[in-house]
Amino acid sequence: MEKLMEQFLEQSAQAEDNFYRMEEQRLQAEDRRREAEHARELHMLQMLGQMFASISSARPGSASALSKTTNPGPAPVISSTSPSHTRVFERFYGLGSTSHRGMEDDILSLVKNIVPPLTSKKHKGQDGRIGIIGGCQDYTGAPYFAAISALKVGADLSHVFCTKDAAAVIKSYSPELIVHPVLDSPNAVEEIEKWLPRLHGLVVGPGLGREDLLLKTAKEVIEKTKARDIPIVIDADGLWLITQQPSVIQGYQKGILTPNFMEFTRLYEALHHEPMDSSDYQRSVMQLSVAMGNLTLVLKGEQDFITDGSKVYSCSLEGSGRRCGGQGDLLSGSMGVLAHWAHAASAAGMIRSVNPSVVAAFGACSLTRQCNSQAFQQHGRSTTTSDMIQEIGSAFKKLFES
Ligand SMILES: NC(=O)C1=CN([C@@H]2O[C@H](COP(=O)(O)OP(=O)(O)OC[C@H]3O[C@@H](n4cnc5c(N)ncnc54)[C@H](OP(=O)(O)O)[C@@H]3O)[C@@H](O)[C@H]2O)[C@@H](O)CC1
Ligand SMILES: Nc1ncnc2c1ncn2[C@@H]1O[C@H](COP(=O)(O)OP(=O)(O)OP(=O)(O)O)[C@@H](O)[C@H]1O
Repeated sequence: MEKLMEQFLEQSAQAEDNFYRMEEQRLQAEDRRREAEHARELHMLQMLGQMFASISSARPGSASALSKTTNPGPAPVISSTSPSHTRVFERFYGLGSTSHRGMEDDILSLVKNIVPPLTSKKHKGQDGRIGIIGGCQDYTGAPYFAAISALKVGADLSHVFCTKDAAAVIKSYSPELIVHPVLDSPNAVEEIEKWLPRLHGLVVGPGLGREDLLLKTAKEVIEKTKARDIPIVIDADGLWLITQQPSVIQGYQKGILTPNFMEFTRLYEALHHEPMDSSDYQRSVMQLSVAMGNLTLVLKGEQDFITDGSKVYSCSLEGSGRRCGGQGDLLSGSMGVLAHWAHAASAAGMIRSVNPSVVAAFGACSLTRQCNSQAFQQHGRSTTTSDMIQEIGSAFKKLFES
């Protein structure tokens, strides 16, 4: 009787295993089917965009015609195959451009292009599953800000990979986040690697700290993520790691670095072995990007300078005078999602003449500044990053959906 019972339990465990395996296969097939469907939809939008673009290029006009003629329908595709469009972009986005307002408007219209439509045909996860590598005993706010911002921008799932002692604290801030207490475990890299096939974007650094062991794990995770061709945003202590070992990310075209002034100075001096020329930030940011293998860089400040080494774009949307800690985490979390959307749109041929990482970076900078401005209007001097996060929905709508 006991043996029969054992056999029965073994068989039912096996049947359960089979069921879950088949279910996993079914979900993966469904994922692939929906992704193909999504790519087809994007392709159709691209063809429509080309129709609109050719109508607008038939008219004598300015760069603004590129974005403004398309309002009634899908936004235009800016194609590198169209020399006149490329020339317009060269002129407006080139280093030393005088028409910043026009430039900002035009690149904002590219950001609008990459935002995936909200339709009832999608399932959970398709608009983005983002991972944050960060969160340790000292810093629990930073990874929370980055992860919740990713969700509020429109990712479907947001994972935080942090140390054991930070996990319960981060979970207690929000039931929306999936929190993995693995960053300081002996097999941290394997634990995180298990999730990589399911992630569309990775943000490394918010609240990571600077312990050697955690930085080593972050480095190995970056290597595994690059091998899977997933967009990576590196911020805060992730930049500390890059300053010590630039080759970890050098030349990775889906990588974006988001240094503040201090982080930028450290990185610049590590690569160029001389102090940077603080009278010309645009030149310095361009030089550093080239030295990093044309990696996309965002130098944050009164104006944000964004470059992939070919041109410098500046984002100077009005924010406020309030500089509370955590704004950079809102920026990097949002950028993780936008980078995924931009590279997906680029793969579908929807943006061609501007680097998708640059489009994503510009979108995230604009959004952060808009949130800062809106939160400041309500809270003034007492504005905090949590107040800014409350504004993400309406700021996003105002900038990218109107
Ligand atoms: N709630 C949380 O959990 C938060 C946690 N956070 C986490 O903290 C960790 C360490 O990050 P970090 O930014 O404090 O370190 P680091 O880059 O060494 O800066 C240190 C010094 O640099 C200077 N400095 C900074 N900016 C400058 C500028 N624009 N221009 C000029 N100088 C500038 C300034 O020097 P001071 O003015 O004090 O002389 C500053 O004291 C990291 O993991 C991050 O994610 C944050 O995200 C916030 C919310
Ligand atoms: N002087 C400024 N005026 C307007 N906006 C600014 C100014 N400085 C920074 N910002 C904006 O604030 C955001 C975060 O930049 P900041 O320099 O605060 O990053 P950080 O130091 O890395 O932040 P964190 O506190 O998260 O570590 C950027 O999007 C940038 O556009």
